[in-house]
Amino acid sequence: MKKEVRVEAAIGMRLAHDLTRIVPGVFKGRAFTKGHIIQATDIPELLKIGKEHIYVLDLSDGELHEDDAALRMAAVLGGEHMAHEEPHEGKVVLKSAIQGLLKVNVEGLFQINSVDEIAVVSRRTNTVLEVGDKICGLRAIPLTVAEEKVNLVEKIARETQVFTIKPFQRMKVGVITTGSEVLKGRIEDKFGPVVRAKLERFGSEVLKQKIVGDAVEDIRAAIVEFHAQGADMVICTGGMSVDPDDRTPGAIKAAATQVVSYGMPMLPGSMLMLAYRETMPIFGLPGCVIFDEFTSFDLLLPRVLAGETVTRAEIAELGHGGLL
Ligand SMILES: Nc1nc2c(c(=O)[nH]1)N[C@H]1C(S)=C(S)[C@@H](COP(=O)(O)OP(=O)(O)OC[C@H]3O[C@@H](n4cnc5c(N)ncnc54)[C@H](O)[C@@H]3O)O[C@H]1N2
Ligand code: MOO
Repeated sequence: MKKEVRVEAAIGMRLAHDLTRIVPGVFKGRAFTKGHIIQATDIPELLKIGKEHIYVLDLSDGELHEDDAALRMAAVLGGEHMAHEEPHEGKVVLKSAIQGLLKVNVEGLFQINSVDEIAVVSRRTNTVLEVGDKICGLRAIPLTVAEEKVNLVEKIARETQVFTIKPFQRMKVGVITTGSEVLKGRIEDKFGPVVRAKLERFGSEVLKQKIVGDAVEDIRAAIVEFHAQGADMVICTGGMSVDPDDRTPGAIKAAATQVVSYGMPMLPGSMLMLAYRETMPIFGLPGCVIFDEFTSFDLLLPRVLAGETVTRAEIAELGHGGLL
C-alpha cells in the first residue's frame, strides 16, 4: 500500500524510492536516494524537481518494491560472463564481463515483455560486446509490482535462457590478396592492414598473407594450401564484382565444399561471399571493406569467430535494415 504525504509534512520520513532530476543538456540522474530521511532543507529542492508529495510505502504480502523486482529479474536473466550493479531509479543494467557475441533468445524476451508492467530492454542479438558494455536495462514499471509477475519472469527466464555471451575463438587466418595491380606493384596493398586490425580486435591473427594475381587456379591453390596447413579461416580480398578480372568468386567456389552465399542483401558489402571448405570458413571480401568502416564483413566475422555457422536464410534476413 502507498500513501501520499505533502513534502512539508514529510520531514523525518524515509524516501521510498530514488528521485530523479533532469536538466536538459546538463544532468539526468538521482537527486535523492531511496531511504534518504527528508530534512527541512530538502524541501525547496524537492519542490524544484516537481515533487509536492512523496509516497510512504507499506508493502503488503505479494507486493515487491521496484528495486527488489529489478534485482530479482537481474539475478535470473544474468548468467555466465555477466555482471550488474545496484538499482538506480528502479532500473538494473546487466553488463558484459568479457568481449563476446551477445545471443538473445528473442522469443523468450518477447514473452517476458508480454508480462504486464515489466520492461526488459536489450541490445540486438549478435551484437559484439566489449568488457563493460550494456546487455540490457530492466525494471518494473510501477513503484510496486505484484510478486507473481516477477515469479513469471523468473520462470520464463529459466526456461528460455534469454541472454548468452559467446567468447570469441582465437583463429589463425590465411589472407589471399588478389589483383594484378597489387601483385605487379602498381599500387600499395591496403587490404592486409585492414583485415589484420579487424582480426586482432577479436584476438585472432594473420597466419600469412599471400599476394596472388587474378588467375582462378592461383587463388584456388592458395586456399587449398592454407587449408592443408591447418588455417582456421581463409580470407580472399578483391576481385569480387563483375569485371573480367574479378575471378575470386569462381576460385572460392572451386576450392569450397559448400557455398553459403555469393552476395549479401547489405550495403556496403553486397558483393561478399561466404563459403566453407569442410569446416574452414572462406570469405571473399569486396573492395568496399578497405573503404567503408562497417560492412557485411563486420557483421559476419564475429559470428564466425564465435564458432557459429551462418545459414543462407539468416543472410536473406539481413536485407531488412541492411542499408547502412
Ligand atoms: N558494374 C558494377 N560495378 C560494381 C559492382 C557491380 O556489381 N557491378 N559492384 C560494386 C561493389 S558492391 C564493390 S564493393 C566494388 C568492388 O568490388 P571488387 O571486390 O571487385 O573490387 P576490385 O575490382 O578488386 O577493386 C576495386 C578497387 O579497389 C582497389 N583494391 C582492390 N584490392 C586492393 C588492395 N589489396 N589494396 C589497395 N587497393 C585495392 C582496386 O585497385 C580498385 O581500385 O565494385 C563495385 N562496382
Ligand atoms: O560489396 Mo559493395 O559495397 O556492396 O560495397
